[in-house]
Amino acid sequence: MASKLELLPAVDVRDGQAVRLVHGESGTETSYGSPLQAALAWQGAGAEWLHLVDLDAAFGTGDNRDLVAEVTRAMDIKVELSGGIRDDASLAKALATGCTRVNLGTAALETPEWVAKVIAEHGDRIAVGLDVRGTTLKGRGWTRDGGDLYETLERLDKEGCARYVVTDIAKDGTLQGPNLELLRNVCAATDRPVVASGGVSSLDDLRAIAELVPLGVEGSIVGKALYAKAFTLEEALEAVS
Ligand SMILES: O=C(O)c1ccccc1NCC(=O)[C@H](O)[C@H](O)COP(=O)(O)O
Repeated sequence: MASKLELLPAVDVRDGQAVRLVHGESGTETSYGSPLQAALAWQGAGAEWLHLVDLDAAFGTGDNRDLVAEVTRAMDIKVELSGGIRDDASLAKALATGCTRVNLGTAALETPEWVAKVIAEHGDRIAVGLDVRGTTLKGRGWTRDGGDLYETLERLDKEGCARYVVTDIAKDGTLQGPNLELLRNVCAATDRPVVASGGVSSLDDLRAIAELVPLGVEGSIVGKALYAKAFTLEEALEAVS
């Protein structure tokens, strides 16, 4: 088990731009310019990871796959790719970017046999995103109900899933603080590492997530707080070191 919390600054891409959404809802975008520039800025500030999301692929409104591949290839750091990876073709393209791992969401809810197969084939390069409202999972860009969190977690654990990226959609992009209770509950239900996502607003939030490392929280994605300049990435890395 890692002793220090990993931080994954986020670059979410919509229509070729780095954006932030509120509750992951299409139409709530604030634009922050070039995804490559944003990613390079996080790398330059000392990030060891980048969380890179193709929102159009997640929503089914097109894709930014070539751009996402270009950004991934330009990085010297580890990249977690998310958004619309749902079949052999999209998975092959994502893995071919050289990313460290991919994050499957909708596929884990809609095509569980395929997900079990790719977990068996790719092991640690596959994470599953558990994106919830309450304890109901959401797929298709967080727009469609996809079953119960804990039932799905039990199934994925049995299939050998290596790690989970857990997002409370009600918190995502709101700067209202992470859902620590959800993270504790998920850690109690699985022995796999958990990456926290959604709602981080302050260095104290990151310190509170870091206190969950002994329970199984391995990392935290940070989006809006960095773009809103609530703190710098350097300060965040220092706070969890
Ligand atoms: O990750 C996805 O596939 C996704 C799909 C649809 C809407 C949003 C999606 N991801 C958003 C993120 O991963 C955010 O970058 C992350 O939760 C950061 O949240 P915050 O720190 O609250 O800005």
